Amino acid sequence: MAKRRIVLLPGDGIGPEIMASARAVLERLGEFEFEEHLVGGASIDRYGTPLTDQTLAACKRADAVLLAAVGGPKWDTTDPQAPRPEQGLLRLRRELGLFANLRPVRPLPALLDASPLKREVVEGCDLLVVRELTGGIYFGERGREGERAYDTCVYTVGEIERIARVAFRSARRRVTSIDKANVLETSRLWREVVERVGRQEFPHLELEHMLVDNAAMQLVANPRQFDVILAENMFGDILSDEAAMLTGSLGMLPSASLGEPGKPGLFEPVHGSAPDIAGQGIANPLAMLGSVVLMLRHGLAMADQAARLQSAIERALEEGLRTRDLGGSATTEEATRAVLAHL
Ligand SMILES: NC(=O)C1=CN([C@@H]2O[C@H](COP(=O)(O)OP(=O)(O)OC[C@H]3O[C@@H](n4cnc5c(N)ncnc54)[C@H](O)[C@@H]3O)[C@@H](O)[C@H]2O)C=CC1
Ligand SMILES: CC(C)CC(=O)C(=O)O
Ligand SMILES: [Mg+2]
Repeated sequence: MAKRRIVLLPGDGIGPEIMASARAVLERLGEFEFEEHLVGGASIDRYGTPLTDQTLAACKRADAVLLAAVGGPKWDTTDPQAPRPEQGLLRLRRELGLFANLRPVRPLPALLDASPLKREVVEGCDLLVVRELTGGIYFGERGREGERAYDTCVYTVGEIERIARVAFRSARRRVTSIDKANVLETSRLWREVVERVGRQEFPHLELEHMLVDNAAMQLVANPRQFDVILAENMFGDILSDEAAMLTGSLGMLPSASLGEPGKPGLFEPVHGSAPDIAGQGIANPLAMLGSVVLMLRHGLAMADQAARLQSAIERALEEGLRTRDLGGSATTEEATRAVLAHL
């Protein structure tokens, strides 16, 4: 079989540190063809833009794309004309048609005491956030007019239908659809469409609607009630960082961003570039390695290698591996070696 072609986008901050970890485990797991490109702030510094057309074309040709994180204070600006690292990521998601962002939240037995929540609250929790990724307020028209600034949130029926189907197909028993339908018109359309898709196409599954402010509270009070959480772009972004703490740290949560079948997926940790710890070699690489697991399973159809890596991560944690965010002192390199030791 031809070698799978993976585009690696390390990005900024801790990105290159955790990407080195991902590359080391991939090199142990099989033979891949890697192509590495700049994205985000690193690409702005070199090319003046956060995503070049060449990098985008390489991603479109790839079997899968692995991204670490972009952004950082160096590129923070209030100038609306200046290029921003995050624009590169948003354009990549849009151009690859990656409308479905899957964020599994499954606290591992070894880490039940690492969460700030009580063990009895997180134990047995196994939920999936299905976040719409190419619509909503992150992609609407925005601008400034004198003393005013605006961001617009737009959703179409088609966008809601396709992400709702992803959520229902992923559910074992229940979909909890998140919105703010007591205030927002986009949320009322969201609720109406999700309700119809659920009733007509998935009548065997339970569907529940929950307002986003209540959902934020329920996630820490009783997270076991959730199976699949379906949310639009911004609500899903915010709720999934909160949900990460069920697993012990934001540094644990992986994600898969998927589009139409046959097109390359983008696999990326949920967290950002963590500028506060960048360059210190102490970032937790496990969200990145978890994203490699998702890439092997969903992007490259390499289920055996995915299972081997997941099991190596779990065994390393059972043997006591803890980076600083998990209350330990292991460095990124030590964490990588601990996982490699079980591969
Ligand atoms: N997908 C992406 O590329 C994302 C990029 N960002 C960008 O990242 C930059 C920093 O954003 P923040 O709000 O600080 O969010 P962040 O997710 O980078 O960091 C939040 C907190 O979590 C910690 N953290 C995150 N990942 C960690 C890891 N692997 N190991 C240990 N600790 C970890 C950080 O040290 C920090 O204290 C911004 O420029 C933001 O726009 C933010 C989120 C996602
Ligand atoms: C550019 C942002 C939307 C990145 C982010 O926070 C995310 O996707 O979780
Ligand atoms: Mg986020």
